[in-house]
Amino acid sequence: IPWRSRRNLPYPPGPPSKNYLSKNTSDISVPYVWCRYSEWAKEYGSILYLRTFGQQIIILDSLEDATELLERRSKSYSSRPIVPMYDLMGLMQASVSMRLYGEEWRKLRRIFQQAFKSDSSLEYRPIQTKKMHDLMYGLLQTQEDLESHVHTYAAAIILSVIYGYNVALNGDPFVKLVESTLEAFVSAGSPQWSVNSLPFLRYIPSWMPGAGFKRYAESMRLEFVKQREVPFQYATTSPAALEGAHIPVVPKFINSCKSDMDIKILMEAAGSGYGAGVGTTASTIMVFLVAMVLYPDIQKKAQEEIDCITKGNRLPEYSDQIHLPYIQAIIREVIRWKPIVPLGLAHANNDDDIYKGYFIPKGSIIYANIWSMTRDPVKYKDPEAFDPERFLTETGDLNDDEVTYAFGFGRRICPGRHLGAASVWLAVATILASFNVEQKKDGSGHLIPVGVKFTDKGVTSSPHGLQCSIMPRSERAKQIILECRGEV
Ligand code: HEM
Repeated sequence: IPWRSRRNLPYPPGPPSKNYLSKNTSDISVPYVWCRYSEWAKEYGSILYLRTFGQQIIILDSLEDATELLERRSKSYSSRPIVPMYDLMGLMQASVSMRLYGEEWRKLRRIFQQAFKSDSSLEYRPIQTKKMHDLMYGLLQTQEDLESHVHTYAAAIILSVIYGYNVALNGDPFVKLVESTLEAFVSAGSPQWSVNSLPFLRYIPSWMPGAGFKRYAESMRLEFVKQREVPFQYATTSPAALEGAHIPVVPKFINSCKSDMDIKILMEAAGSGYGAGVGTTASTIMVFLVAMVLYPDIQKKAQEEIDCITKGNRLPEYSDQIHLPYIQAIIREVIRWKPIVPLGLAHANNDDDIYKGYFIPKGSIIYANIWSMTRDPVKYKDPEAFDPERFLTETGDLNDDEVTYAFGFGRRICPGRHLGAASVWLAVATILASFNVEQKKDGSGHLIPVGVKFTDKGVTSSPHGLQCSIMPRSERAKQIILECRGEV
């Protein structure tokens, strides 16, 4: 944009910097920062501009603005900001979700697109079903550590689909390997790391006092390399991966690799699936469990819908999906009620732009405040309440609101959403068919507090510490699970 035409155009409004710059750094890492952004949007307008040391942040509070900039103008708005901590960990050149917009990202995205587009994702349903049976069996064995059961389910699907690897139900070495980096992956983008707000800090030598972040980043960089290489090696050499009924993503795509660079890209695409796909799927299922404990009437209604179809004699299957609108409405409400990536992933724009009379400088860090969109009072009455009915028409059919915006925008929209949504659907329908999820009682029959906390580490917000009882609905329900596993 020529200097002349942007002259006199203001930046979008925003709070004075003293409201968000703390004493030492440009720290805007207040808890649940998306709520703060949302309050500011009410005060200053739906496009917010925050200026911190050397960084300009734009926050889009409404779906309309996010759709216009991140989708319709996505040619300019599809890059990612350079986050020093990710860069030091080597992730800016090793993870689809961090890559800057460009040729490498396009190649990576193409692999994802082919492997996980809507109809390709259908291929993975037998794997999802098998892993669901494992989850059900696990829940029959022990209700302790529910989070770990759910996490294993999500990890088992991704590792099998991508690498053809079958996880052990407890303490699997591959799961441990990839988990070792997950915390770093999720939190590296956070302003809790001073270097993210003061990028020049990255140049201080690692041995210096105060450079602990550099030593940490280096150790994580090596872990990330191992995490990509070890499962990849397995997928390309192990007979178990190469000779199963399903050909996993890595062996399937390796034949079209023509150079070492192509192999590196495939390894990166494969590795990105785990980091981006496991925690998100598992957290969504955990939010569903929280909702079921808090809203027993909704749970009962959902169970009745499923019983009508299965007659209590089998587990629900994917082919039942279209006959179960209430289950689908519950899932949409889970995604809306507690969006697990409340600010999405930051986009960055490669060009200056003008929007609604404001100047948007290139290189801005752009967040879509998904959390705020899920609280749109016009669309969602009483937004804090968990109410699946808001996604149903008067005749009980699903309406058009699929809450797709919770999966991001434009060219960067989550490429794993079909796989993720199918894993979540199966978990939700099967748990409802087989178990009652209720508030736990102590020895003397008193209700134990639900105890759940939503963390806000880095870019995700996920529920932890849920205390609940999850018991088979009947002897028959238990027997069906055992039959599916071939145990009876
Ligand atoms: C089920 C719950 C899931 C949710 C809520 C979710 C949400 C998101 C969001 C909000 C983004 C950012 C999009 C943007 O920048 O505008 C994203 C990106 C991404 N997701 Fe997901 N996701 C889920 C599951 C998955 C799964 C199962 C996979 C892998 C198979 C996956 C792989 C990715 C990748 C690779 C990216 C980065 C895309 C890019 O930068 O081009 N996600 N996801």
